[in-house]
Amino acid sequence: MEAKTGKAMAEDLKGAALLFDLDGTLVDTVEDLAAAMNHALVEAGHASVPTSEVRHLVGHGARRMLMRGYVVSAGREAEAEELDLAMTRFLDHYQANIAVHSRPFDYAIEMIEGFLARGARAAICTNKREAMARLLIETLGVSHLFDAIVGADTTAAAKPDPAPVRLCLEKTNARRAVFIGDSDTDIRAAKAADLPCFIADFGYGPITLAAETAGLFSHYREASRLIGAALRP
Ligand SMILES: O=C(O)COP(=O)(O)O
Ligand SMILES: [Mg+2]
Repeated sequence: MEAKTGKAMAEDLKGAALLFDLDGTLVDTVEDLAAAMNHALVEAGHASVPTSEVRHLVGHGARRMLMRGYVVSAGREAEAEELDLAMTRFLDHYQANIAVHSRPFDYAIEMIEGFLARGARAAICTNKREAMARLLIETLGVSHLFDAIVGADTTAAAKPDPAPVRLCLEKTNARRAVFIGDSDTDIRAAKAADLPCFIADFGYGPITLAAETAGLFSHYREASRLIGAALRP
């Protein structure tokens, strides 16, 4: 059998796309999220919440995170005006300190570069606001890897609705795709869009729907094998 030419190898994943959740999946953001949330809570006269607890509050957007953080910190729900003020303080602080500690998880970028070199495309599908997601990805210097960055406010509904997932599929011209996430929200959104979902078990969770995924992984080297097999034509 003839050896494959470089070009044939380079294009074996043409038409395939990798759609990534952001917080807890592609980038370990919890320390910077916790710092911004605690800035807002402390400014309002409340106690800060430990990072180990904040990680369980991520995944449904900043407003939900602050709402839940307020209950943990103040022992009661925030009034609407308190929440609005906390949200403004959170966003100001987060915007100015978005990647102090946040870094991509080990081997995630190398894996994406490898798949892109074979003709695949990548996109981000997050419940962060689009502007925050863009700022984070640009600050980390990896925006050239992604054909689309879709946030909670990009489409009419956020994950677990399939609309943001479908928009990513459109923007990447995908004929086949996989979703990579870290929570039930991702599993639901992927399922609603008919995509296989791989889950990072080191993310922020919660994962109660593991049985409905295509597989869990503990490191991106392992993810690379799983995703490569799933995307093969
Ligand atoms: O809750 C958020 O702000 C975003 O979370 P996600 O990137 O995991 O969707
Ligand atoms: Mg996540």
